[in-house]
Amino acid sequence: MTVSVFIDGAVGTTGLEIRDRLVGRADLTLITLDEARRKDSAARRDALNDADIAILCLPDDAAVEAVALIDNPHTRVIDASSAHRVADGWTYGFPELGHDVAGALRVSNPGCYPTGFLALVAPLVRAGLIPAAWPLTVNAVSGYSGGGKALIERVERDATLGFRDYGFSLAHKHVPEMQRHAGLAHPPVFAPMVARAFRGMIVEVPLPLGAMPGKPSPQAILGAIEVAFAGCAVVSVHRDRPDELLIAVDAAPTDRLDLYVFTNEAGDQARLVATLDNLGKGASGAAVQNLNIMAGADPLTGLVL
Ligand SMILES: NC(=O)C1=CN([C@@H]2O[C@H](COP(=O)(O)OP(=O)(O)OC[C@H]3O[C@@H](n4cnc5c(N)ncnc54)[C@H](OP(=O)(O)O)[C@@H]3O)[C@@H](O)[C@H]2O)C=CC1
Ligand SMILES: CC(=O)N[C@@H](CCC(=O)OP(=O)(O)O)C(=O)O
Repeated sequence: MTVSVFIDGAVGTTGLEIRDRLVGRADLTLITLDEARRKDSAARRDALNDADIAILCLPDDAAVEAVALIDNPHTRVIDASSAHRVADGWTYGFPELGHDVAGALRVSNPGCYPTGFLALVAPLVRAGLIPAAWPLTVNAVSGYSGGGKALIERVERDATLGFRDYGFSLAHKHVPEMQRHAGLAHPPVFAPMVARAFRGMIVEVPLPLGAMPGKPSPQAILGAIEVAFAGCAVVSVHRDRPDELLIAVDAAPTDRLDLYVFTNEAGDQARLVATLDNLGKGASGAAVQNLNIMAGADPLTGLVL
């Protein structure tokens, strides 16, 4: 018995990368719609209801519509969009942080920036090293594929566009899931940026350790993050401290999530840093990982580590 999978939005940036990882798998049967029918609601309704698991790689409004098209109790959903990440009845799809994806009917894939932020911050809030009411900031740089087809076309059309700083309304769609799933009392101040590189991401959370309640030590911070991800194949916590972290303009895809804790000599300041591929653990890799867990397959099948 194979598991039938329909990717709604299969020719978008995220959908294509998921499809590439699933093609050829003997344990899955892919349901596909041709170009003429891929946006046809009736055809999508049939495909969604025929699937054991539907993966939504759509803009938020189309993802909400897709869920409404499902009228049977068995089709399970992995939604890559940000439509359901703090919605009731949905499981947040970050298994390394203890979210129970295996038996879930509705799974919301974490956002790319929140993946790095939550990996760094959630274990520290849980360990009591960051108070829930502490005012956090998060600075991040993404590859331009993070903006989907529209941003890819814009960057590749405009050779003068070297770097993009944005999110100045302080209402980025990823802030609610960062706050909720880290267990914070206040939304973090989020400064997202885009580099002229196709894929890749660096997410950074500065911590003034010496000014925080209890003055947590760098060792305690690193130790809590290590404990949280012990035995996780996708997440690596590094003890080495490279002088720099780079995003290559033509980096190869990866589903890894790498975490670092940089501190000064006095141990009273830290920069927590996560590096990932926005299209890997930030989107497609996480979706495939969740699919594997939901389908009862080896969680690492098809992942690039
Ligand atoms: N890119 C990334 O790094 C990440 C993306 N995501 C999320 O994943 C989702 C997809 O993003 P991404 O792949 O980047 O976006 P893209 O714009 O690259 O792809 C979206 C796809 O959805 C299709 N589509 C739009 N409306 C409909 C509809 N009503 N019915 C069927 N198909 C439709 C589009 O069609 P057409 O080709 O005709 O435009 C396109 O192929 C988004 O919600 C995004 O926020 C999440 C994490 C990271
Ligand atoms: C570089 C860039 O534009 N990134 C997107 C977020 C990536 C994405 O599509 O996010 P979801 O995880 O929410 O689906 C943005 O800032 O809107």
